[in-house]
Amino acid sequence: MNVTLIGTGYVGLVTGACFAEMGNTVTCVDNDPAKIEQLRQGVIPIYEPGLADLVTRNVQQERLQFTTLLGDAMQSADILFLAVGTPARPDGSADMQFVLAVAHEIGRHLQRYTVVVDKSTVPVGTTEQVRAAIQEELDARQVDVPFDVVSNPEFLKEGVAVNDFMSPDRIVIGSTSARAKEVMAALYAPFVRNHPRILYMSERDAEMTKYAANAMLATKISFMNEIANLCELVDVDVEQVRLGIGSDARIGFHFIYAGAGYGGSCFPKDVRALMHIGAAHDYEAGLLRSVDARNNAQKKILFEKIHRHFQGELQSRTIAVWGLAFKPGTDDLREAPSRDLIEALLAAGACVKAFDPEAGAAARRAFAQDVQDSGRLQIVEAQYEAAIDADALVLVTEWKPFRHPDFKTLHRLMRHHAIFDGRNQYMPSAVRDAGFTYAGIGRTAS
Ligand SMILES: NC(=O)c1ccc[n+]([C@@H]2O[C@H](COP(=O)([O-])OP(=O)(O)OC[C@H]3O[C@@H](n4cnc5c(N)ncnc54)[C@H](O)[C@@H]3O)[C@@H](O)[C@H]2O)c1
Ligand SMILES: O=c1ccn([C@@H]2O[C@H](COP(=O)(O)OP(=O)(O)O[C@H]3O[C@H](CO)[C@@H](O)[C@H](O)[C@H]3O)[C@@H](O)[C@H]2O)c(=O)[nH]1
Repeated sequence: MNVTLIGTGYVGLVTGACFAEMGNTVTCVDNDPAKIEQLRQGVIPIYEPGLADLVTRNVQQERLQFTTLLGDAMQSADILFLAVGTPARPDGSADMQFVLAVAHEIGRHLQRYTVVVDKSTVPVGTTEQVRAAIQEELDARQVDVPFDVVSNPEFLKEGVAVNDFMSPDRIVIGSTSARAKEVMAALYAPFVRNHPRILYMSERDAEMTKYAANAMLATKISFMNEIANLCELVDVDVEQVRLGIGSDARIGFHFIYAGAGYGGSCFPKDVRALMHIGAAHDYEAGLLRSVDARNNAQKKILFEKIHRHFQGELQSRTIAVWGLAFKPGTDDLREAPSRDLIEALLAAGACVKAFDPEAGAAARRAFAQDVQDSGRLQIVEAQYEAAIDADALVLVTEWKPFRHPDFKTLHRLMRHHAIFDGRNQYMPSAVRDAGFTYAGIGRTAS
């Protein structure tokens, strides 16, 4: 099939590369000419394990190409996927301007029957708005071209996106059109050969399913963070509690890791978008508001622990930070807890030396130039370099090389010996035996 992806970001590029790998002819479109030029030169703009090889191979085999020209790409497309951003507006609602701009552009170029698929995460009713926007342009052109609009939300996780896309738990297809469902079933057939995992539902059901999935996962995390904070008050280790409750099949082990809060481009924005949908219908989504509030407070917890440890005196302190990306396996810093921590440390007068295996360059772009010029934030090139002369080490993102550090080397390099473990990766007793003070999230005091 000829597939066109509109929006070549985390979702669009992974989706395009995976469809190409299954033998389809794929064109990825983006209105950012610099991004398209990079991709044409073989430079992958994001770090996502396995993606570079997949893109290179499919480009070489002429199944994958890149362009800024949607009209040209649409000439041969059987299916068009919208994978543009739906960022939060200041009031928390999802900003639909990119989705609707693309819908109008599609309407201006549509020539023959095409299935238009929304893969972006969007409020309930967007599929109908996309259909109306395309029809408006067709009416303006005074042409009658048949098309269908389908909701097909994406559930991949960054850091394991290729694997998630290739082996999905389920594929949600929101459509009432038999013709569109047939096209979608054929496209996804190679991904569900071993057992049927396509769920058909209405467009609106599909749109809500995506928000509900993210809100449920975010709720599990905020719940566990709440329990962790209660554990600390009564000298209980949340890691034992996690094992104890996770082994109940009704609860399960996934997404119950307490930590420094959830980040990324999805959970924070999607929880707020769902709250906003409630507000627009005079419904106060109090549970979701608490999930969001707990997460905002949780992102401050590491700073509060460090501040307390140094009795409020951070001006002469250097803090080493391991991990900048919002999770391991990505260079994405959107809503990353590291940013809240570093901003608070710098505001309190501390110096920060940070290291991330993949997000260093993105972090240099993310932190304002004056912050970097101040010399109080250094983003260093090596894991142990961050610890030299540091007063404390903070683990924010649990990349594998951080999980089993050489505590002896750390002890030798650091001038004061405190470890703050924002992802509960270390055995408190092992860290203490190595001569450090230890503070995790929801761990016992001794
Ligand atoms: N990142 C994830 O892990 C993930 C997973 C599932 C769903 N989603 C959802 O998928 C959507 C895309 O997310 P993302 O993280 O890939 O976003 P992104 O910001 O990485 O990429 C969006 C791309 O769209 C391009 N774009 C914007 N307007 C355009 C236009 N008019 N024509 C062509 N290109 C245009 C931008 O230049 C950008 O490259 C969002 O709705 C998000 O909530 C994201
Ligand atoms: O037990 C846990 C699990 C995750 N996290 C944090 O939660 C955030 C999000 O992690 P994850 O869900 O693994 O990554 P995302 O790429 O944001 O993926 C989520 O958001 C995507 C975009 O909508 C969805 O497609 C995915 O299904 C959904 O998991 C990260 O900051 C993690 O550190 C925790 O704190 N505790």
